[in-house]
Amino acid sequence: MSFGFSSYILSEPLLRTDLSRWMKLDGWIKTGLLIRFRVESENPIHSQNYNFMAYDAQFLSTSLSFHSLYKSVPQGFRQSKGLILLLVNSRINRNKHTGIFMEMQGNGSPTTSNQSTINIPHVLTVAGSDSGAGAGIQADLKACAARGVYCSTVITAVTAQNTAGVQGVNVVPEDFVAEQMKSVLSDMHVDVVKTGMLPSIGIVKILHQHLREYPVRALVVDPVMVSTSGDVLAGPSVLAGFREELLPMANIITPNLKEASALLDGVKIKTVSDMRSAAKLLHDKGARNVLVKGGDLPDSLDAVDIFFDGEHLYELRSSRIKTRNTHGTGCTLASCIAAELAKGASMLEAVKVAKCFVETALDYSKEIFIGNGPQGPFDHLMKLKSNAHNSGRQVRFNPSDLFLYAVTDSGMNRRWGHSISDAVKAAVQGGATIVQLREKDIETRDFVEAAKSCLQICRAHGVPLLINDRIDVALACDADGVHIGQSDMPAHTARALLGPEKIIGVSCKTPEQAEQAWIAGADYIGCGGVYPTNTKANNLTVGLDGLKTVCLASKLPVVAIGGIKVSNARPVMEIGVPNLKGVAVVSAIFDSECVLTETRKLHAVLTEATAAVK
Ligand SMILES: Nc1ncnc2c1ncn2[C@@H]1O[C@H](COP(=O)(O)OP(=O)(O)O)[C@@H](O)[C@H]1O
Ligand SMILES: Cc1ncc(COP(=O)(O)O)c(N)n1
Repeated sequence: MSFGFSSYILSEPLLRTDLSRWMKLDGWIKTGLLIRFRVESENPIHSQNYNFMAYDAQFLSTSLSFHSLYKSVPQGFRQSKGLILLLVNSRINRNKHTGIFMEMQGNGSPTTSNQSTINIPHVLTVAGSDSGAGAGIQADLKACAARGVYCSTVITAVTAQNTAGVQGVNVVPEDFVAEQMKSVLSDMHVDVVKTGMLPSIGIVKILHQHLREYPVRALVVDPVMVSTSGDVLAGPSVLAGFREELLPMANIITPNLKEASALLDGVKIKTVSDMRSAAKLLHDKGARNVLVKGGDLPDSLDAVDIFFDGEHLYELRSSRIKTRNTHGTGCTLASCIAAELAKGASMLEAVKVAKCFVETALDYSKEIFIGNGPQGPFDHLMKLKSNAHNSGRQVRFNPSDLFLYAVTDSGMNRRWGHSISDAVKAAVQGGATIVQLREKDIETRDFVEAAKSCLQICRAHGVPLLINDRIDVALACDADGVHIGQSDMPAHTARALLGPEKIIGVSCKTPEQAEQAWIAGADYIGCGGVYPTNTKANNLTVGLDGLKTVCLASKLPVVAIGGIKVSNARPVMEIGVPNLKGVAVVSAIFDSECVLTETRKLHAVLTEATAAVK
């Protein structure tokens, strides 16, 4: 994308949609973003730089990112006159960048406070770096991000590590670990500290001292000693440090079987019953809560962990995901516990959420392939990305898809004895280029089921499937998008819920509504009723003139709707406005015995009319 400047009025919906539209065009939404912007005010004291990280824009979804971006501008500025320069860099393609000036309008003067007052939950992880990014600091950062918590880092060691094992360890000098800790703890409000690889007794002591000097709400100790690949990450001397310095301070300790055994002088832990005893013994050694993790429990069908809070023993079970991608489960689990505690959860709640998160993340990424070694990393954000990855639709909305738009009607299908999916199949086979399920009197469960089977049919023909009004149904079946009316959910809210990839169409009767739809981030508008119709009660007819007026004003592609049939479709296409892309029909094709034949007839008429206009 070349350098380009546009002028925008900084209002929340505008900021969301215009930028998300612009991002979508460039395809950068897939790459991650670093955004810097500057507020320039007449009063130099109020001019400031701001950084905004959307390191994984797909995860945050553009609209949410820009919502936060908007929120990070101090309120006084939002209403004041000034300029924002926004620079967006693509992570993948750093030298591509663009600038946008946003003019802020309003009559308020800038407030003197330019400090954000929102405290967000904060976890500090004190751990080692894993170059393969499956475990260690990198897993902690991703887990906290996935759980919506800020994460700062003190790096204790740098490991050369991949899916085959640990090739090297470079321990960070103790005084420099201390310096990192001081930098973070003296400046930032940390809620919870989580520890991972602590490679020397000296580092354990430094941590202990700093926690005394800067007390935090909770300490989560993952007593990392040996990596899953069998490489030693903390030698036996550290054991004493864990026992004497950290266990008594820890709100929870999360050893795996080997680590629990090492902390208990080599006691054998081979069964769930052994895990129960180990949890109690570790509690006796001073940890307030103990979670003995059973990822490595032999012959176990479930993934079983034992949680002991000093009073009750809980056996926490989840399904054991069959995957090679389990590198970093321990680090992730402990970070998630820390994140939930930082948000204010109770210990049991935090542990349950964390376990569920690990199971879900493993399940979603069970088939990903990263690295050639025996144990791959998983992807903490895969659940959020999965729609984009799994979606059968490869390309974004193409306005020419609006050519013959088939909109279902349950009454008509009932009258002719057609199931929704049979009717949709016939329409698609007859040449429909996009389908909308408009089912007003159907149970939600039946709607989702019907939508899923229609989606299969549409995907097989490369035809997008939209859902009328029901964002929940569209999400539940992963439809390609929605069509909404003026009294349905606002389009910008639908966009925030559906993310940048889905298609959104909005019914509009006036140029003003068309403008609003564009601002809100819609992809197309439907305009009508072009002719009088009985399909929709109390529907104002705009006529061919009204249609033309809206088409000329609309920045979005338009599909004409309302009373259009084989006999009157031609004049619609002949109004000859380039952004009129096609017609949407209900009764013309569905109020008939043979949907396929009627769709074919209409397709032929539209093809002829379009050729004549060209
Ligand atoms: N294949 C799996 N499916 C589901 N959960 C798993 C699987 N493997 C490990 N877990 C869970 O991941 C968490 C970390 O356990 P574990 O792998 O034993 O820790 P570590 O990585 O420290 O060795 C535990 O909650 C455990 O039950
Ligand atoms: C830097 C670092 N910290 C922790 C672990 C443990 O993770 P796992 O038990 O999954 O190997 C690791 N391998 N590397």
